Amino acid sequence: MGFSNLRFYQFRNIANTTLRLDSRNVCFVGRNGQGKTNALEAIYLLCYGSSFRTRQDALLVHHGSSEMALVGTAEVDERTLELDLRIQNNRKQISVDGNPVQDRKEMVHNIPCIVFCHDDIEFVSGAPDRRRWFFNQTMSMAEPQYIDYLRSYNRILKSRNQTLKDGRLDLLDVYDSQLAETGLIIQQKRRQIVQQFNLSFQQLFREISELPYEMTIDYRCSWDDDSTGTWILHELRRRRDMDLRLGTTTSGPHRDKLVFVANGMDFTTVASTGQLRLLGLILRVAQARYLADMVGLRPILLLDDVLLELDPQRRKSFMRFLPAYLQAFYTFLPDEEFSQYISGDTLEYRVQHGQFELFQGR
Ligand SMILES: Nc1ncnc2c1ncn2[C@@H]1O[C@H](COP(=O)(O)OP(=O)(O)OP(=O)(O)O)[C@@H](O)[C@H]1O
Repeated sequence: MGFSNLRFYQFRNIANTTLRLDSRNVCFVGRNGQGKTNALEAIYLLCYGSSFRTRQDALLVHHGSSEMALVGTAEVDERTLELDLRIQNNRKQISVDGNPVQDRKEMVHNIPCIVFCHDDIEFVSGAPDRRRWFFNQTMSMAEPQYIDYLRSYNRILKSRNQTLKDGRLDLLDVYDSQLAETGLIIQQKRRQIVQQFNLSFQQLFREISELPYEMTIDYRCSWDDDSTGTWILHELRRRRDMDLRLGTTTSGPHRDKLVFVANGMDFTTVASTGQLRLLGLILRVAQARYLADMVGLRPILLLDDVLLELDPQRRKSFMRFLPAYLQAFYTFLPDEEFSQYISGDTLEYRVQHGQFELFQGR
């Protein structure tokens, strides 16, 4: 069933209220800037404890207020979860079933949740770090231990960079071996996930886009493809002078590249904006399917204004290839033709100035 209700208190522009959400499909319909995406963000926050739009918690609190709260009940896999997230005096506190969450990592497997939005195009045509981010996210959702590897890699990298800036040559050997050890694990995990991901991604791309391309995601790791710890140490030492000169570490997983290769070409150099956007959405479909397979739970889908930017044929295939989901939340503009997404038990809310009204006109 997913979420059955959600209480909003001083959250963004949404009026203090409790919404019933007890349907497999829920639509939020309203003009621009009324609070539809804010509602999707609230669901995501309760699933993962963080927003998909911002890392600044202060932005979540209603302007002029010093506190906010979101409280929801969700049924997942025959369990009922009471989720509570609040911010008071700039401190965020999260609890699940009354138990405080110490680390958001604990929430990763409670309710898998995938968001589809305009910004997904960034994973395709944005800077390389956006693609790394996407695969880090996918990997972390499937295997929370990966979060520990990433955190520890980033910590070591930061210390090594500081050491380079300070010119502390005596410490570099220690950081090099730590970086090599953790970086190698990340590289292996990335190679694995890209390989597995490609299996369904290639087929999804073919079926949804109907473009005459053989598409693959090519993982180009910064260190040698089948590097060993010894090779990496040698490489770090070889680059040491340059790293010292630049005051930064110039090789390692933080420099990895992921390239969409279509018929041997980098797809981003030949694709139209519409095709790039579609590829971004296909990536999310592949992510949702991958996650459903790995975690064994049906995900919650948040579809923010994405369907109507696809042509009718693409829209149909897109919907057909979504994984079996627990619950889906859609946003639509009022004048869009969205009735085909509404079935007998769909909850349809009209959203205006942060007020949500259940529409019972159909
Ligand atoms: N902390 C906040 N306090 C009060 N209002 C806020 C806060 N953060 C955002 N808003 C308001 O929320 C509105 C944006 O809502 P939202 O992003 O949900 O739009 P939307 O309905 O999804 O529209 P669109 O279709 O344009 O994306 C804006 O009017 C913005 O000023």
